[in-house]
This record gives sequence, C-alpha cells and structure tokens, in this order.
Amino acid sequence: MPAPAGDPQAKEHELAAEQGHVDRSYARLEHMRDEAQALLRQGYRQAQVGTRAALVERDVMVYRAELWARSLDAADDGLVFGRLDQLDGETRHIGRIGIRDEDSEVLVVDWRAPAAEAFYRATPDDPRGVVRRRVLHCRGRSVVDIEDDLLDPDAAGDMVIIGDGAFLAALSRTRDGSMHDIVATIQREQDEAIRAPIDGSVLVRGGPGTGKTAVALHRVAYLLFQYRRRFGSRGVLVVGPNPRFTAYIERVLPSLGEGGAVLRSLGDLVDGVDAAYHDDAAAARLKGAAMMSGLLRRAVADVPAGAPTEFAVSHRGTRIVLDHKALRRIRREVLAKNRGGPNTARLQVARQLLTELWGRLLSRGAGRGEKDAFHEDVAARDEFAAFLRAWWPLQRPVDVLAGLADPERLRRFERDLTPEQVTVLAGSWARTARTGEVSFHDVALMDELTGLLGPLPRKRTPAHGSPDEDNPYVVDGRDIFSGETVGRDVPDEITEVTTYADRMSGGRGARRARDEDEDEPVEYAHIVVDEAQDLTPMQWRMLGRRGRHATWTIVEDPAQSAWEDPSASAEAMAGALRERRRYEFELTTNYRNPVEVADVAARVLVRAVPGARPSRAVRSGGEPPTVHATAGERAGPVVRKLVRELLDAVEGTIGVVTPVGATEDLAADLAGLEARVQLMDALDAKGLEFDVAVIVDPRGIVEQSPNGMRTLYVALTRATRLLAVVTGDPDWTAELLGVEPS
Ligand SMILES: Nc1ncnc2c1ncn2[C@@H]1O[C@H](COP(=O)(O)OP(=O)(O)OP(=O)(O)O)[C@@H](O)[C@H]1O
Repeated sequence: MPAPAGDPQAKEHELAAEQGHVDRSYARLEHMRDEAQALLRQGYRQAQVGTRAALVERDVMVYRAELWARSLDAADDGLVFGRLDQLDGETRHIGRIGIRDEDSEVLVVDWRAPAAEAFYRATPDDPRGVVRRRVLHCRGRSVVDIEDDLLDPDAAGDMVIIGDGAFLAALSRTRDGSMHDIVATIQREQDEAIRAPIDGSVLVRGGPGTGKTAVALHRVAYLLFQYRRRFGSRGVLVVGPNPRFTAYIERVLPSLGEGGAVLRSLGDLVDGVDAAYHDDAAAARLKGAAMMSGLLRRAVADVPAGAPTEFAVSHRGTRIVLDHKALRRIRREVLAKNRGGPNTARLQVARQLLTELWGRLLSRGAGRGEKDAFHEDVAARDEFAAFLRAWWPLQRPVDVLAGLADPERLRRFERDLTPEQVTVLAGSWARTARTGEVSFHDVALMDELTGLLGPLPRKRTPAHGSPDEDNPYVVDGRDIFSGETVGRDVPDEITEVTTYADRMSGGRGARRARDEDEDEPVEYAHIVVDEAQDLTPMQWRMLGRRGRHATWTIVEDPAQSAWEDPSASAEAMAGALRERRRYEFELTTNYRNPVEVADVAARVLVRAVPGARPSRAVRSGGEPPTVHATAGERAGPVVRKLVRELLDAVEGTIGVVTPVGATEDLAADLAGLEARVQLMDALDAKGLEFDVAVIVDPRGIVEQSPNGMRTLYVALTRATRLLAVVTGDPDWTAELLGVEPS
C-alpha cells in the first residue's frame, strides 16, 4: 500500500531526497557552463588566424557555443521539475535540458526527448509503465513542494505519495503580463499536438484558454530540439495578431532555451513597413479580401497615376507622336515579356520607345540609315528622360496604394466594387497619399506589391564623374544604353563575422545569404500562426510567400473569428499550406477561466456561434462575475472607481477592455494607476489574459461589427480570476450574461 498522503515526515524525507538530486544536477550544469565558456573563448581565438575560412569556422563555433550557453542559462530556472518511477524499478528525472554526471549516467532527461514522453502522456487508464509521476516545485534551486500522481496503484508497493496530484497550483499563479512556459504540467492532449509528426502541417483547434498558444510555442521548442539541423538553420517564424500579443508571449521560448525563433506580429512582418493605424471594419474586410490581389495586379500593370498620355519628339524637322493608344500597347508588350516586375523593366521600356519612334520616323520616309545616331540623340534629351521618369516611374508599394486614392482608377481595376466600397477604399488611401502612412491591413498589400513591382535598383556608390543616381538611364548601376557599369558595388570585402550570432540576437534567425536578393521575403523552415482564425486571405498570401517550403503549426478558434466569411480564409490558408499532409488536434479543457466566468462566456458563445460547444473549465474557486451600471454617467469615473477597488482587493494584472476606438475615452480616467492596470480595445485583447478583466460597454463591443458577439466572447474569456462588466445598459447586459447588476 502506498504511504498515506499528508504524512509530514514522509514528505520531509522525499523533499530531502529530491533536493539531493537537484543539487547534483545543478553542479553538473555549472560544469557544462564552464565548458560552454571555454568553447566560446576558443571560437574567438580562431579569429586571430585571419583567413576567411577561419572566420567562417569561428562564426559557426561562436554561434553554437552561444546557443549552448544561452540554453544553459535558461535552464537555470526550474532545471528539474519532474520524476517518473517506473514499473521496471527505474527512476527518471525530467527537466529543461538533458544532464549527465561525470560517468555519463543520465541525471536529467530533456523534456522534449522521447524518454520524457510518458511524463506527459501517462494516465491511470494508460500508465505506460509509470507507477508514480511526480512534479517538483522549486524556488530558485530549492525544492519546496512535491505533487504526486499515482498511476498504477497495484504496482505502488510502499511508495510514498505526496500532495493531491493536482497541477492546478500552476494555474492559480498570479499573472504578471507575460505568458509562462508550462513544461512541468503539459497535459496529454496538448502533448500529442506538441510532438506531432513533422512531415506535414499541424492544425490545433480549441476554445479560449485551452492552451493553444502554449502548445504552439512548446512545439517550436520541441522541433528545434529534435530537428535542429532542419529547423535551426533555416529559421522558425512565430506570427501573432498584434505587438501586444507578441510582447506577451516573447518570454516563453527563451525560458525554454530557444532564442532562435523569430516572433513577429502581422503588422510588422514586412521589413521596413510599419502599420501606423487600424482600419475600420469595412476597410479591413475589403483590404483583406482575395479579390485585392487581382486589383493590385491590374493597378501595377496600368499607367501610374498622373503619368503623361503622349510623347512627342522632333527629329530634323519631323515631329513624331506616340499617343495614348501606342503608349498603352508599348506598356502591354514590355510587361508581357518582363518577368521581374515593372521596376526591373526600364531598360526594355527605353529601348522599346526608341524602336517605336524610329519605326514611325521610317514610315514617314525620314531618317533612313541613321538609327544609332537617332537613338543617341533622342536618348540624350532631357525631355526623353523626363518622360521616362513620369511614364514609367520606379514605384514603391506605397506609391501604388497612394495612386489608388483615385475612385475612377479603383473602379477600373475592380469592376465588382460597389460605390460604397470604392468610397471606403479611396478614402483610406487618400490618407496614405497625404501622409505616407499605411494601415495594419495595408501591410499584406504592400508585401504583395513588392512582389508585383519587382525590386528597386540597388543603391550604389557613384563612381567619380558618373551620372547621379537619379539619372533614368542608370538602372541597377548600369547605363541602359551603353551597358557600362557607372557605379561601383559595395566592395566584396570580408565582413566582420559572428553573423549567425548577430542574426540570432537580432531575432532574425532565418536564412538570407549575403548574395541573395534582399527584396525577396525571408523564407522559413517552419511557420507558427497563432489566432489564425483572424487572418485574411491577403495575410495568408503574405505568410505563404515566407513559407513556400515550410511546414506549419496553425492554432485557431473559429468561434473567436472576427470575419464573417471564414471559407475565403480557409481557402487562402490551404493555398499557403499547399498540399501537405495535415494533422488535426482538438483541445478540450479550458485552463484559464474559472467555472463562473466560463459559464457566462458560454451564454455568449451560443449566441455568437449557434451550436458551438464550450470547452470544459477546470478551475474552480473563482467568484461570480459582477455587473456595474453607469446610470447615464460617462463610463470613465465608474471604471476608475472599480479599478481602484480591485487594485486593493486583488494581486496581479487588471485588463480594462473597451470597444474598438474607445480606449482614448478612458485613458485620462485610468492615468496614474499602477502599471498592472492595462487598457486596450477588444481586438487587442486577443490571446491575452489577466487576473481580472473589466469589460466596458459590452453592447458597444457587440454593435461595432457584424461579428461583435464573437468579439465580446473573446473579451469575456480573458479573466483567470474575476470578471467585471461596466455597462450603460444593465438590462440588456443582465439578460445576455445572466448576471444581475451589482
Ligand atoms: N498544461 C497546462 N499547465 C498549466 N497551465 C496551462 C496549461 N495549459 C494551458 N495553461 C495556461 O492556460 C492559460 C491559457 O493558455 P493559452 O493562452 O495558451 O490558451 P489559448 O487556447 O491560446 O487561449 P486563447 O484562445 O484565448 O488565445 C495560460 O495561462 C496557460 O499558461
């Protein structure tokens, strides 16, 4: 029979034994650290040899040593967190990294290794040879508590069982505004998704708080551990909905010893493009739609806004005119032959124009036999240069968007747009034309346009006496007529190395060799998409360009989607993922919300998505949600008073969530309160969690868009402890939530 739980002496004894093992493991960790530092020093010494090969070798060595040193540092916190006692009498300790003693005996098994799998998968129904599973709670390097699960009572003999076998202690931790790793308490259904095969894409679905984000991040750590050669060098990209979310999750991978993955939000995925503002729902819907790719393609192929419609030259008294029809034809012909986009076609354009002019001269009976002289003469004229610049300007993506502020052009490029839609889009891009600012949803369009337009000529250092960079005849450093190089490239010198390590610390991770084209999007070996239900078709296309050979991990909750037409996004997702095999997983347990909060959210869920099934909440001990009426007042003072009371009553974070666009109304009311109070709108609350969530104006959230009920559902599912609602419409709120005003 197992020894009874709660025997203090037995517990002391077990704690002491575990402490002994943990101490030995830390001693070995220190030893490994010394080794990593020695390797680093050796790597740097390599540089003194001075040859290119030695520098490259040093680069690789330093990179590896740094990676190793960092993962050892990350492992320091909670190095050992578990133990398995097996049927065969063997014991195994599980921890953040693998550790061996001086005789190469295993002290700690890395949590990602196959030998650790049973720690996450064993259950009383399927004990997998495990008799007792133990979770160690450490503070610093001291073991402070133990929680045991008895999985195979028949085999337990006189084994001591400590604690309630619960992992809920981990859940009741106070929130500090960042996500934490869950290595010690990953649950079986989560583990199955984390360790899913790599020969395809993994799709994880589940309700709020079921651990989708946690699973996605732990999968990254797992992949980088098991398949470092495949994923380590070519990079892993993790994409989240907004910068706030990215900041929230950015601690998890480093805490797992993985600093190499790149974390980006959808708004800053494209280098050099920063979204300055959010579109309203109508503009967002249009800019995200798949039809936008055709519209942009046609815009790029068309005459740029404001371009001249004819070109005339005189040659020895004969005037030749290319009218708009001829110019259109020339444009079509150049584009039909061109592969790299209009920005790469200036040379052909100039040649084609000159050929056309010469042909017309001939047909007028003039200019026989002087073709080269004619070309040189015309090409040297300022009017020709000015025409070329105006009619075939080198365009940046933002120039094309600004050109779409013209409703007439918009209608031409997409005939299916309604007059209202034209007004919405033209109005939005008028802002771009005026200020140069682009929106969150413009980012995917800018990325699409970069591919369509082709690269702008690279900046070159002008050689002495060469024409300046603005010279339209100098394209890509070459005179388009003579073919001569007129600038000089940045010399191909040996650059100071540690590029791998630099790239790693700069968070870029992915491959882009020096010689590769910098206008091409960086490609990744694995892409993780969180909150994937919110991606538009255009955003999927943007990601698809970064993962043409990638495998994917996609996590989503369709019930939290902000879009009305999920089928278009599903189609775009299929396009990005290509024909790869898919492994699908469903997570069913809600680890975030106490039952009381989950019940209220479930009432909204059935309205938002009829027939949807809520996940099972496992946390108890929450308090019933409260509803606070504003009674005709502005919400601000009511929210401030409530938040001040909450600050006194609860530890941890307080998230105040408003309808989109309404945060400014409350900013002044919440000014000066502690930093653990965070104010955001319902869209920015995606993926985050707080000890207390204060939802302001639920009706406003619902009425803001056709999918407002889902947005409210998202907002209501952020709390790990307490939910409070501030409303100007208490009857409506009470009826919806089933909670009477306080
Ligand atoms: N196995 C686990 N052990 C301990 N905590 C867990 C476990 N799984 C999830 N959690 C915790 O539950 C909370 C919710 O997890 P997470 O944010 O990953 O959920 P989600 O499914 O992504 O939610 P949402 O859809 O709202 O973004 C987090 O605090 C996470 O640490």
